[in-house]
Parts: sequence; C-alpha cells; structure tokens
Amino acid sequence: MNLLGKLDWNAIPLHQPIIMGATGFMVLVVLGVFGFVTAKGAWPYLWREWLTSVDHKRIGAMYCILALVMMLRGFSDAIMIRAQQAFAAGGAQGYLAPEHFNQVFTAHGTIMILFMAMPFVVGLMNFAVPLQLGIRDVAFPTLNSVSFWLTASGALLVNISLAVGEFSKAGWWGYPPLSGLQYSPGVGVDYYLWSLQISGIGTLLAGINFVTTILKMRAPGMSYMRMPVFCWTALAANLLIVAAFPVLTATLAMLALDRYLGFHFFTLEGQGNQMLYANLFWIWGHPEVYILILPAFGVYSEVMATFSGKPLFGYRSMVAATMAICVLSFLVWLHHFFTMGASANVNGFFGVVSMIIALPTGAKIFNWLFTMYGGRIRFTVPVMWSLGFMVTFVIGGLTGVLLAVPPVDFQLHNSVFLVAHFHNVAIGGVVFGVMAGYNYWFPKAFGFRLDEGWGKASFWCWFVGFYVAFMPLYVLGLMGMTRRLQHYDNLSWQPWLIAAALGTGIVLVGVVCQVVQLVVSIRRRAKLRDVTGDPWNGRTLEWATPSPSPAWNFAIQPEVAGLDAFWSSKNLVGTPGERLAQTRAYEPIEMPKHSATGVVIAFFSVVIGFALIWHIWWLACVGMVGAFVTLLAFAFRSENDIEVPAAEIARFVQAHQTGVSA
Ligand code: HEA
Ligand code: HEM
Ligand SMILES: [Cu+2]
Repeated sequence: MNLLGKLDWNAIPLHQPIIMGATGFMVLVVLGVFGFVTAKGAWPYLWREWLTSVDHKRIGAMYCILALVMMLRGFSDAIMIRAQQAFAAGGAQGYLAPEHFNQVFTAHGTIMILFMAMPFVVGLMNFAVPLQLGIRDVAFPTLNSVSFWLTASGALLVNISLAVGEFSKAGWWGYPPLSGLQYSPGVGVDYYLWSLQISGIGTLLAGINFVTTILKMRAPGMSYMRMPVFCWTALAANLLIVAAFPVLTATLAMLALDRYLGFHFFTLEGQGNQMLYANLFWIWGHPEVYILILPAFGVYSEVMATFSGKPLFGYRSMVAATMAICVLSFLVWLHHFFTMGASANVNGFFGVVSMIIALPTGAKIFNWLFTMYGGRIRFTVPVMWSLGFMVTFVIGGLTGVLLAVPPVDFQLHNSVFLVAHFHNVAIGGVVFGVMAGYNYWFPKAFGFRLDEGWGKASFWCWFVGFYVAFMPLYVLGLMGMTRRLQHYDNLSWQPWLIAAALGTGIVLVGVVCQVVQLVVSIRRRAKLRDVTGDPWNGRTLEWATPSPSPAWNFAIQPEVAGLDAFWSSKNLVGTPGERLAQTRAYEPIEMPKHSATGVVIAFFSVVIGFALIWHIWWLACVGMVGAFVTLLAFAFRSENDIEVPAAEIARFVQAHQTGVSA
C-alpha cells in the first residue's frame, strides 16, 4: 500500500506542453493575485469582509466572480475544440490527441453548466432576492456561505485535474459503461464525480435556504402576488433545485459505489442496468437547464419593465407560466434518449409534454413584447442583452421543439444540430441573461455603473459571434455530422467548421471587451459613481437602498402595499431623503456574525475530494474529521449575532440621504 494512494509524479503531465502551459498560466495568475493582496496588506480585510462574510450580497458577488473566472476557463476549452475541428479534416490530425480532446469537451460542458452558469444564476439570486423581498438576509446566512464555498471547492477540484492527473473523458453526462471502471480506469471520472458531488451538495443547501427565505421571510405586506417576478423565478428555480439535486447526488453516489466498491448498479454484469443511469441523470439534467433559464427569465422581466418605464405586462400570467414550466420540466426527461428503445407511446408522451413547454415560454415572450409596446425604452446594456435574447432564444426554443418530435430526433440525436440547439438556448438564454443581470445590478453591488461603451461592444461581439459560431452547426447537423468528433473525413464539412471557429473568434473579442469593461469601469469609478442608489429609475425594493447597500440592507423595515413597491413610493410627496427626516428614530439591528465555517469546510472538502480521487484513505478520514469538528465548533459558538447600534445606522443614513423605502 502506497501512503499516497495512486498519486505519484506520473500524475503530472510534464510531457504535455499545452497542459503544462495552461497550468503555468493558472499558477502565475494565482500567485499574482496572492502577491497583490499581500502587497496591499489586504488579507485581514479580505478575510473578514469577504471570505468569511455571511452577507448575502457579498456571497452573491463572490458567486458571480467565481462564474466569470470559470467562464474564461470554459471558453478556453471551447476555443480548443473549435480549433481542433477547424483543422482535423481528412489526413490532418489537428493538434489534440483523442484522449485529450475528450477531456476538453467534457470539461467544457461540465464547467459551463455547473461552474459557470450555475454560480452565476445562484449569485444573482443571492444578491437580489433578499433586497427585492425587503429583508435583511437569507434564512440561514452561515449555511449560505457554506453553499458558496462548496461550489468553489468543486470548481477548484476541476481545475486541479488539469495539473494533477486528468479529467473525465466520458462527456458531461458521464454515461456508464464508459464512465465505469472497466472503460475509465483513470482518475478522470473520479474528479468529475467528487467535484460534482461536493458542489451539488452546496447547491442543494442553497436551494433549501432560498425556498425557506422566499416562503417565510418577505417584508410585511409582500404577499405572493406582490413579489417581483425575479423572486418568483428564483422560487421556481430553487424548488427545482430541492427536488432535482438529491437525484444527482444519489446517482453520482451509485456510480461511485460501482467504481470504488464493485457494486453493480450500472454495470452489464451483476444485473445492473445502464438505462437506470440515463434516466436518473436526466431526471436531474433536464430540470437543471430550467434551473438556469428561469432566473434568466426573471432578469429579463425586471430589465424590460424598468427600462420601458412600465409595469411588467401580464404579471399574473408570468407567474403562472413560471410555475407551469417548473412543474412540466419534471415530465420531459426522456426526450434526451428517445433513441434508446422506449415504446412509441412512451416517446410520444414525452415528446408532447416537451412541446407543451413552448406554450408558457411563448406566453412570456409575448408579455415582454407587450411590456415594451408603448413604453419609452432606454437602450442600455441590459436592454441590449435582453433584446438579443428575445431574438436568439426563440430560434433555439424552436429547434428544441423540432428535437422533441421523436422521428425527427432519430435523425438529429447527438448530431451537431443538437449542439447548436443547446448553445442557442444556453448562450442566447442563460449567458445573455446573466450578462443583463450583471450589468443591471453591478451599480447596486459596488456603487458605480459599468461602462456602457465597452458593454455594448461586448454585447455585439457575443451576439454576432454566436450566430457565426453556431448557425453552421445546424447545417452540419443536417449534413450528418455527429457531436464530439476529434477528427473527420468528410471534407465538405470543413468550411462550415472554419466559419464556426471564426465566430468563436468574434465571441473571444466580446469576452475581451467584457474584461476591459470591468477594468475600465473600476478605474473610472469616480465618474461612474451612483450616489442615488437608484441609477435606472427602478421599480423594486433593491433600488430603495443606498449603493452599495449596508450590511443591514434597510435602515427601516419596508412595508409593502402593492406590486413594484419602490416605484409606487416614488409618487409620494418629497424625496426619499426628506421623507426619511420625518421618520421615527432608528432601532438597533441584529445581524449575523461573520463566520469561517464555510471556508474551513471548503478546505476540508477539497482535501476529502482529492483524497478520494487518489485513494488516499487516511487523508480522506482526516478531512472528514476536520469538517465534522468545524461543524461542531460552529454549533457550539455562543455568540451568533452582533447588534448594530441605532446611532451607527443613523450616521450611515445621514451620509447617504436615501435609504428609505416603500
Ligand atoms: C437553458 C437550457 C435549455 C433550454 C431552455 C431548453 C429548452 C428546450 N429544449 Fe433543450 N437542451 C438543452 C438545454 C436547453 N433546452 C441541453 C443542454 C440539451 C442537450 C444536452 C446534451 O445532450 O448534452 C438539450 C437537449 C434537448 C433535447 C434532446 C435532443 C437529443 O438529445 O436528441 C430535446 C428534445 O426534445 C430538447 C427540447 C427542448 C425544448 C422543447 C425546449 C423548450 O423549453 C423551448 C421552448 C421555447 C420556445 C419554443 C420558443 C418561444 C416560444 C414561442 C415564440 C411560442 C410559439 C412556439 C411554438 C408554439 C412552437 N432539448
Ligand atoms: C461561445 C461560447 C461557446 C462555444 C464556442 C462553445 C463550443 C462548444 C463546442 C465546440 C462543443 C463540442 C461540440 C461537439 O460535441 O462537437 C461544446 C459542447 C458543449 N457546450 Fe459549449 N460552447 C460555448 C459556450 C457554452 C455555454 C455557455 C454552455 C452552457 C451554459 C455550453 C455547454 C456545452 C455543453 C453542455 C457541451 C457538451 C459537452 C459534452 O458533449 O459532453 N457551452 N461547446
Ligand atoms: Cu431536456
């Protein structure tokens, strides 16, 4: 028995220049950040105010930062796939060997869905939902921090796999038998398993937290039918998380039992059944894509109403459509494997239900159009992303409906037509949505707006680049090109794949513009400063507090008398500041104390994950004991709250002259 399990120097792919280059770059960036923070002497500040913060706004911002970083990683993988397929035609083999290519697309899909899109939407919900509900934090603030850090741990493990060992080659679904021990004896699938397992538990905890918060903690007067639509979509998404993520956890646990202890859940021998995995995976996987898209729909609703200067058209139908999609999304999972031999009746049922989802989705599209109709629309960056979404998403949704027709799917399943469909909805729906939300709420989070010019440049490059990159895939899919090809012999595909690579290049310019936008905005923050707390003439309660909002969000608990609570309060006499002067004295506020529980548990989770991946059993035990002791330490902590004195609140409000609401 080796003390380090399967780990030795061969785990580090020293002979692979691309991997070592990427690793070197990653290490340099990390060292650079560490050096910068150290040089600035900012560790104590960072530790107290951010890393151990249990403030939902800070946690939300950290989720979004994680997502933005992982977007760069996932996008680098996409460029590698596109470059390989642009060259590897006929006699040319390209620059990526098959086993490396397979890791790249698996890592790309896994990262984009679980470590880019998920943290981004969860981050936006974290940031905006409590503010919109008019409350001071989520139901379980420390648990919220644990959730974030578990997600970050999973992301870290995926990135470690680049340098130490390998990542899974079995695609982002990890179907057995390919992901079983027989065909994937290396540690790649184990990295996949434990990074998803750890981050998935974090997501489940976040879901429980948000369902509780939304159901139980709204401001006085905020009945369900007065909740902003974003909160409704957050509720739906978190209900889906609570219902779907345990299935993922169980599925991955079964695969782990197969791989580690020789169980036979999904193996051919021992009466296992691989179809069980496909069913379980998509019972989680399909709701998962709606977990991503529903909050994005919420963002569009807020943006459309705010920048049209009108109440959202059809609020009630929007709520109904959201909840209908929430329920229906559990009844369609089988459309991911129509070709695997269910009967025509079964396929028919799942096909029809899939198509029915087009109805509530279409209702939403029309509601947004009617919201704009007759409005005085301001073409800000969030609006550009939202309009880009409306055009692009309808195309992606319609190709989804085509795939929902079983006979059509028999032709197109696992072709690049499917790849085009899901990028069409994932980029045109989810990425555009989180970018709209990022530009919309950034001034609330940091007190200054993001630069408009670079924001628009980024939008146009993403928008045009998306079409150039993905429309060719529809054509190629109809020409018979299957997905995940490291190499192909049909030379008539190559021009389309070169076009797709060029499109990806245009998106790259958009990504660069995004980075530049952030840097430029930080440097010019004095000019972009928003002192009003309400830069967009907003309608919902998050705009009633100063930017950035204080830890306690609202100096005085807002009371809500209708939809668009902040908007209606603006029609009262006087400025918010004047009305404030007349209000009664402030009362002290109890706020949860910051806690290192999340970071420390994350540390031990990475240790546990790494140890299990490399079969270092003693280290896994150490990690588990460490995590358990951390929990105990938190459970026995005597002081959980701190009281913010009334005088401090009064001073803060004086300094900001806003901070009154509803
Ligand atoms: C955010 C992500 C997202 C979203 C929103 C959707 C939305 C939809 N998806 Fe998609 N889908 C994926 C992400 C997503 N999908 C992913 C990642 C995969 C593949 C994963 C993999 O294999 O790796 C996939 C795969 C996939 C398949 C499997 C195909 C195969 O493997 O062969 C099918 C088949 O039915 C399908 C259907 C649909 C349908 C019917 C919708 C509907 O919800 C769309 C509804 C929207 C509209 C229709 C547009 C607006 C409506 C109107 C304007 C009204 C008028 C229109 C009509 C009445 C038709 N999707
Ligand atoms: C411009 C940005 C992007 C580009 C250029 C891109 C490109 C690609 C390419 C070339 C593939 C492989 C296709 C094949 O199998 O032949 C792929 C797969 C995939 N992409 Fe993207 N992608 C991008 C963004 C995204 C985003 C934002 C998401 C999700 C939110 C996403 C999710 C996926 C998934 C799930 C797969 C499947 C992986 C697998 O087969 O296991 N991609 N992408
Ligand atoms: Cu689906």
